[in-house]
Amino acid sequence: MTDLNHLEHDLITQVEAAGDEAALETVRVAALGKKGSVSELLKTLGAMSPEERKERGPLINGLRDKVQTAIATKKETLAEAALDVRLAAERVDVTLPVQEGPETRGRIHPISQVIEELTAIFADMGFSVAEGPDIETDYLNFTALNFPEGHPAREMHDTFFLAPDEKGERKVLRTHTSPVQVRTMMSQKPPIRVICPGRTYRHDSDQTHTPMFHQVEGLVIDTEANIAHMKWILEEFCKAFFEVEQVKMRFRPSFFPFTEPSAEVDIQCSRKGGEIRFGEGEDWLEILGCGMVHPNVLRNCGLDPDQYQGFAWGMGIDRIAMLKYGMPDLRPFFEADVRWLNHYG
Ligand SMILES: Cc1ccc(OCc2nc(C(=O)N[C@H]3CCS(=O)(=O)C3)cs2)cc1
Repeated sequence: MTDLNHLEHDLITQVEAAGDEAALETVRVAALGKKGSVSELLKTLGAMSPEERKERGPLINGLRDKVQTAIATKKETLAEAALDVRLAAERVDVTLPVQEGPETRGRIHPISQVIEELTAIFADMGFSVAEGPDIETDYLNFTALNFPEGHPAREMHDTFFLAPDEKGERKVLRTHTSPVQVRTMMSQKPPIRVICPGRTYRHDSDQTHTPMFHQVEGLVIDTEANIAHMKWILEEFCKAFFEVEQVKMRFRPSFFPFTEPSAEVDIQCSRKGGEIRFGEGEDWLEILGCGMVHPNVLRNCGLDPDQYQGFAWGMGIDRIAMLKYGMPDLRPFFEADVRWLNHYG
């Protein structure tokens, strides 16, 4: 075996024997470094005669290429082995039971808790939950709900508009969950008793308004639904939600395009000592809006106003959650701060 074959055999054996990347680097420097055994051989080519260089050149360059390839392959093998060791060491068996402890337990977000609570209260009164898309057509979010063209709510400063769809239909992020009631009236025959919780979006942002907030609206459609039924349902809801035996409510005349007559509803409370308590006191707190469904809306949904009547209401869930939990600011609801969630969860 010639000296080059001997050297190749020795170097490849050393490369194969390298146990980690540091050992492999030592072999690489010893062979291909400035003073490496292969580098020293390459330096001798310069002093050779052309004939000798012609014969030895390809052999020495071939030796260098083989050693470089062997080192590159070994480097890859060692890296994969190191990754396997790390993956085994860091493996988390997600099927194991959670070690109990306050820091590891997940919690239901206060908004989800409130939605569950509202849903249960209305379910006890015969309501089912209806849901719909967050991205709505302009028609279902505004026109079907009797918003005239040019109504300020349609403006960009209030509503998030999206690019029209392939049919040229204008799309919006829904500004209320009312489109869900429209969809329900279009798809099912009365009597209807639904609540529609969900995310809604408006161009608002301050201590008590966030661009995305949660609403729950309700709708009753029947042949004999009237304001007395509406007041009873809302009163029963308030007593159950605010956990009071009796609650005074105040219906203040208001206006919404989709209801006529319309009212904003306050409930009696006391704010002594900075804490809000319900079912007592001389103060009032607005919590929702309501009204008899406008005949135009019934018609837009394919119902005859001479045959069917209905009433509806809407409330901001984040707002009543703040009241119920006594929170001063809405924004922490959406900052996913675990300390905050642990405190209210
Ligand atoms: C088909 C249909 C017909 C009527 C409807 O009326 C839903 C209603 N909403 C309100 C209302 O005051 N809502 C606001 C309360 C606070 S908020 O979250 O800013 C929205 C009054 S009546 C809905 C759907």
